[in-house]
Amino acid sequence: MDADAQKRAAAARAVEYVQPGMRLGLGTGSTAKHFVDLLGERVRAGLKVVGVPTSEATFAQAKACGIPLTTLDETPELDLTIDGADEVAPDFSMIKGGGGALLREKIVASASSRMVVIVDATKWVETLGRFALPVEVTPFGYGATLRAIEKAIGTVQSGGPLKLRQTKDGHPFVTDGGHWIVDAALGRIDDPKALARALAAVPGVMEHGLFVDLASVVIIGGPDGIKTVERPVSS
Ligand SMILES: O=C(CO)[C@H](O)[C@H](O)COP(=O)(O)O
Repeated sequence: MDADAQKRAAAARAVEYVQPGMRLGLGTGSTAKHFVDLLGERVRAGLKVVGVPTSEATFAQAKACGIPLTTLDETPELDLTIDGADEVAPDFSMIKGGGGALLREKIVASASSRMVVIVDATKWVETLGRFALPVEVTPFGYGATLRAIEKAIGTVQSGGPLKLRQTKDGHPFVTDGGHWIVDAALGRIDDPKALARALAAVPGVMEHGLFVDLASVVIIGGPDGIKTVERPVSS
């Protein structure tokens, strides 16, 4: 199985967590796209659910698939969110935001009773940080915010290059919320909770891609099949 087939297999397993009547958070990215696709098949076969998309891209896909949609204003509490991730560590801390949807993804996951994460085997890592950590910032005061992010990281661990995410034509990548993304190449993140706290305290940072204490189940699609890991009970 190639990586895409592994993602689809993980997404197919995640569909089994969906029960009739559920209010669902719908993730963003190539893995979540498989999930939305498969969920759409179930909906067209009669399954009754309602979904809150985490991005404009997922909104368009879910709508095209015929999945009934709502918002967190109409439906502030969700039963289950299914989303991908860029890295997941054994303590279930994660890096998200490779697709630039981290702010909406975190709001939607936080409004959900459960979050099921679907990944291919390359995303399951011993320590977070090989994937550059996305930090979403408001464009106003960008230079000052960048310095403050650097300092905040320095209070917790050694830093690394910070890079403004750009489109192919050299313009800043703009999120669905109208913000920019700084990718922090840290190499390793030994204390995700401490780093999350430090970054959240920086004015101008709208959200960061460290998701801690949110996922309850991780479904990993590997070359030899699917593995489901339940969140370890925290001490
Ligand atoms: O956080 C995300 C988007 O903001 C995605 O879930 C993450 O980037 C994984 O994407 P993919 O499934 O395409 O590998």
